[in-house]
Amino acid sequence: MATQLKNLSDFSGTTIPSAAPFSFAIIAAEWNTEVTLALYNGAYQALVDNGALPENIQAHWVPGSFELTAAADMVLKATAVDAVICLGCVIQGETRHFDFICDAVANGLSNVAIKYSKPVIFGVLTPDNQQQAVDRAGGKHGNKGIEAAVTAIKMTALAKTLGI
Ligand SMILES: Nc1c(NC[C@H](O)[C@H](O)[C@H](O)CO)[nH]c(=O)[nH]c1=O
Ligand SMILES: CC(=O)[C@@H](O)COP(=O)(O)O
Repeated sequence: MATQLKNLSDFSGTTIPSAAPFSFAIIAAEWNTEVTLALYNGAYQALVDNGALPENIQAHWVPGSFELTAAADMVLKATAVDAVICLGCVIQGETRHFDFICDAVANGLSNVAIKYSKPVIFGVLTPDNQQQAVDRAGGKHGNKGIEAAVTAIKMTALAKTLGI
């Protein structure tokens, strides 16, 4: 398994641009709040640890991961943020609802990023069970929120280099 015995949030030895010039929106889903709050805290702290100014980080909470796409579109339409970090946790249930949510969010966020030519980061856990979620929200496999924040910084730096 790709993540076996790996902390996917270990960026030691890598170069991360300063986030000081950039502005961010973090949008998190309320479903599985104990997980998504850990993702949010990881993302926020990773932004600040890499130089982002607290006043340049806005936060929004939506009911569920399915709403992340619409919220990202609203934020980019209404504000001038450089990047949007979307955080959620969709845990497999008894039906195919999981599949529809995950597919809709993954495809939807990609479309919003292309629509606005802005980084829209997919920081949504899609685990089979609660333990897999906890392991990726500050557990043995790291924190997907940290990974999402670092990705937002790197993609924003790319956009600025390209003059976007
Ligand atoms: N089961 C999970 C959901 N379901 C709710 C949807 O995201 C959405 O809010 C609803 O279908 C109304 O549009 N959301 C999660 O984020 N995680 C889940 O495990
Ligand atoms: C993953 C979900 O959408 C959650 O509502 C559980 O779904 P299910 O009704 O398939 O157990």
